[in-house]
Amino acid sequence: MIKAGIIGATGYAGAELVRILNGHKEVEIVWYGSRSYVDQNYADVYRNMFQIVDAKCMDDNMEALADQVDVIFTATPQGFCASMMNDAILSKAKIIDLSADYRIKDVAVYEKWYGIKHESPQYIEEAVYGLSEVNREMIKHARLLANPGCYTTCSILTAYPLAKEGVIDMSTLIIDAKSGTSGAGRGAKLPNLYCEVNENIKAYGVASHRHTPEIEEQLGIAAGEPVTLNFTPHLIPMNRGILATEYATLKKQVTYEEVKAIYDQYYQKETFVRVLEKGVFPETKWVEGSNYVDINFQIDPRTNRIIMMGAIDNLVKGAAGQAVQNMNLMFGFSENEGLNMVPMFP
Ligand SMILES: NC(=O)C1=CN([C@@H]2O[C@H](COP(=O)(O)OP(=O)(O)OC[C@H]3O[C@@H](n4cnc5c(N)ncnc54)[C@H](OP(=O)(O)O)[C@@H]3O)[C@@H](O)[C@H]2O)C=CC1
Ligand SMILES: CC(=O)N[C@@H](CCC(=O)OP(=O)(O)O)C(=O)O
Repeated sequence: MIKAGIIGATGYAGAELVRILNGHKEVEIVWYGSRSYVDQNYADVYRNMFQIVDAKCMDDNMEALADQVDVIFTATPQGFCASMMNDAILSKAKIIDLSADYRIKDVAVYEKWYGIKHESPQYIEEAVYGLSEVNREMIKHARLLANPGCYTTCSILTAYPLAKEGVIDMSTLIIDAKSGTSGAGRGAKLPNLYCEVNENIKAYGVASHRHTPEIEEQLGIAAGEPVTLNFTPHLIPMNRGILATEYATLKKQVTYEEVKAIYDQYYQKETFVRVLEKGVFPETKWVEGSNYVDINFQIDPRTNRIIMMGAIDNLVKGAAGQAVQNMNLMFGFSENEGLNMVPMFP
């Protein structure tokens, strides 16, 4: 049994960590970190945890927390984890950061896209990018884990096998993605009010969304060449879920069976990646509440393009679920421990 602390346990990603870790055989949560609810009952913040979590919210003192736990999850805004990190913390506990602080290797790129100064760039090199299916071996030995973003997890896993195998022309890749509003967190923001979101679909971050360089970096590593792409996110009126639709020109003529064989080569043995049957395309409802990524593709011979699609639950595989999957790898637990939630429907 290990001890875990969550800083940002009162946010949407943190609350999902609490929900998942409550069903984990090997973990006891000993610290429910918060900024606004210190000393209040956690179950008063999230009533779904009534009679399940009997603990008060603690503060966000990462130094003190590191003395008490084996693993710290930081489900906090960009910049928090980087501002707290030091050698002492890293020597005492493993860190799984759900923010973007250690995802991007070039600090200048991080500072440009996030508009903040990175306060501990000396740890970026050591951090392991926690896309579980891709970096499994490195994750096992990590002490500082950069958990990927929600759009990025969905976008990268959907295109990864074809980028890696050189099937698509990476300079033509366009990613069009839609997310439910929980992706924006629990904090009150005008664009996320009910009247602004309900019965409405809107693009945002057009040609400027901060997940763009993260996707470019990771697909660039896969393709073995620099990648520049268009990524356009949309906010849609639902709580959870991301659907990414990705378009790219094929480098050579390929059949459905050849492409399917490539996806199977990468994902057939993966517990959480489901490549769907021919002609069946991912829907967010079929993964909701679970750690699954559903993927499929369609070749369009008329345009010589391939259309790839992926769906995840942004709070699970896009955040807390993948963070727990990575924790399982880092501590040598069974990779799916605590993550056997069946998708909910409707
Ligand atoms: N929502 C999602 O789908 C995903 C989120 N992420 C990332 O996870 C992190 C958390 O996101 P999310 O849960 O959505 O955000 P929320 O706004 O819902 O929660 C933020 C959490 O951080 C705490 N907090 C706020 N400001 C500070 C601060 N200055 N210092 C310390 N703690 C602070 C809040 O405490 P309190 O409520 O007590 O004030 C709250 O617990 C972010 O980095 C986000 O980018 C990553 C992937 C997906
Ligand atoms: C709907 C919505 O607002 N989504 C968030 C993505 C949240 C996320 O993945 O956070 P990271 O910044 O840690 O990657 C956004 O577009 O900023």
